[in-house]
Amino acid sequence: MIKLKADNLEKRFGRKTVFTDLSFETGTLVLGIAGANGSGKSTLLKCLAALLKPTSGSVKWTLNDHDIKRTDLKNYLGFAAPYIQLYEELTVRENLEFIQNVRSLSQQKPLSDLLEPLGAKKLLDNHFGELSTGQQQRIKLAAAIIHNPDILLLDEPGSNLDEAGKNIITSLVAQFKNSNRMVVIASNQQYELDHCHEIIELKN
Ligand SMILES: Nc1ncnc2c1ncn2[C@@H]1O[C@H](COP(=O)(O)OP(=O)(O)OP(=O)(O)O)[C@@H](O)[C@H]1O
Repeated sequence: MIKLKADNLEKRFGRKTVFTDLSFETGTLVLGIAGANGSGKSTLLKCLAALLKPTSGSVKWTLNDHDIKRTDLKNYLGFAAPYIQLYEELTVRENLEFIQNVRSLSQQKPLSDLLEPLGAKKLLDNHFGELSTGQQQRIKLAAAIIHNPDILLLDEPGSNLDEAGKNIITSLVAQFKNSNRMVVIASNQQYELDHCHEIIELKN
């Protein structure tokens, strides 16, 4: 079971304080981070993913009561967000093979099996840069779950997705929940937050 504990988190950029005194502890399977534009949702997600260091305070992830070390977190966590980019000049296949190699995935799932449920199998040989925003988003989701993570962080997962794409997010969230893995969704869209069992609301 995955648990997350944030203790007195503060993040400042220069003189701007994004959040301060933020503490929560949860083992919920679908956690929401809500708040208006600029309230710090993406900043908090990046702190949870150890992509940003908090100014003070700490983030602790545990799996079955064992701490996950900051340096190991990338093996347990997948992250899909508008600001996480893939190589535009490479095909989808080349991008995903690159990630498989960097992650030293020994048992490589065929890429078509990974893309099929995301409705993106036919895009394998397209250059990433020539895809639409919604198609790119599906490939970014594939890249986030390629190593079968225990934790999935999603920043505004439904933006740019059509109805079929939104249904894919719904089934992905259900798949994680049903296998006792955790999803964290940052959004200001109610229909995305409807998936969540617990919500952390950030204030401007
Ligand atoms: N690298 C950075 N340097 C300086 N300020 C930053 C940086 N990243 C974020 N900020 C500021 O931190 C605040 C929170 O930004 P953040 O992107 O986390 O908000 P958000 O809630 O995700 O917004 P949105 O709903 O618009 O995506 C904003 O005022 C933003 O300008």
